[in-house]
Amino acid sequence: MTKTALRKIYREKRKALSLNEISQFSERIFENFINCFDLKDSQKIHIFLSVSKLREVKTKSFIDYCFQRNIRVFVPKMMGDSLISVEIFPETELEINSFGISEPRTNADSGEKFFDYIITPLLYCDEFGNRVGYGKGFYDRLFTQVENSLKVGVNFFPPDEIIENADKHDVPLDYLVTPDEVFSFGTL
Ligand SMILES: Nc1nc2c(c(=O)[nH]1)N(C=O)[C@@H](CNc1ccc(C(=O)N[C@@H](CCC(=O)O)C(=O)O)cc1)CN2
Ligand SMILES: Nc1ncnc2c1ncn2[C@@H]1O[C@H](COP(=O)(O)OP(=O)(O)OP(=O)(O)O)[C@@H](O)[C@H]1O
Repeated sequence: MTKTALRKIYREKRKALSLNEISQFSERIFENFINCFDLKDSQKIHIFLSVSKLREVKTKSFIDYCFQRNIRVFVPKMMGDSLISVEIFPETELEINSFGISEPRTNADSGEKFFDYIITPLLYCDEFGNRVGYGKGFYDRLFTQVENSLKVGVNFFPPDEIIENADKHDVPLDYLVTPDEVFSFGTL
């Protein structure tokens, strides 16, 4: 199927989930993540600040877990067509941008080019690790700017249909974590 078709279907599938399901699935996703990857003190995690209205995988509890465990947390902030990566702390002030996404108030780009994990939002990921997001290519651009970072998608739904029209810009994920399973792609 095409990205456009999959984007539509998986938006609908998300909408059909209750808020309770979203919370429970999100908890299971991060339980699986923690069990599968051996997180260590001082590691760096790049992660999105989830938007509940869009029924995204909830990241707040996991971010709090990282703060407790001394794991460094970086979040994306939109700057034109690109993302900067801002390090956040429990006291960091957030504001909602014009797309309804929470972001740090500060524009202090960490300039980091390596993260131990980049936890990636998506609408759909297929069995090759190709992903469909909101369609602006932000994460594909971010992936070209970082080195050696494990790209880990999170989704409520496992791979099903193949994405037919992945193009040269699309950077596949290394892993996908769902409430039931962790999928590994490629040679990793
Ligand atoms: N929580 C979260 N933060 C994130 C992302 C994400 O998917 N989730 N991103 C992942 O890339 C980046 C932002 N990506 C965006 C991609 C498209 C639009 C956009 O065009 N919004 C339109 C239409 C929305 C729609 O299609 O429903 C709008 O709000 O008018 C906004 C942000 C960075 N931060
Ligand atoms: N590295 C890149 N440099 C320039 N343009 C890019 C790059 N990656 C993607 N694009 C452009 O961005 C647009 C959207 O890409 P795509 O449909 O893959 O988005 P997406 O992966 O669904 O969205 P997102 O990454 O924001 O979640 C396409 O027109 C694509 O050509």
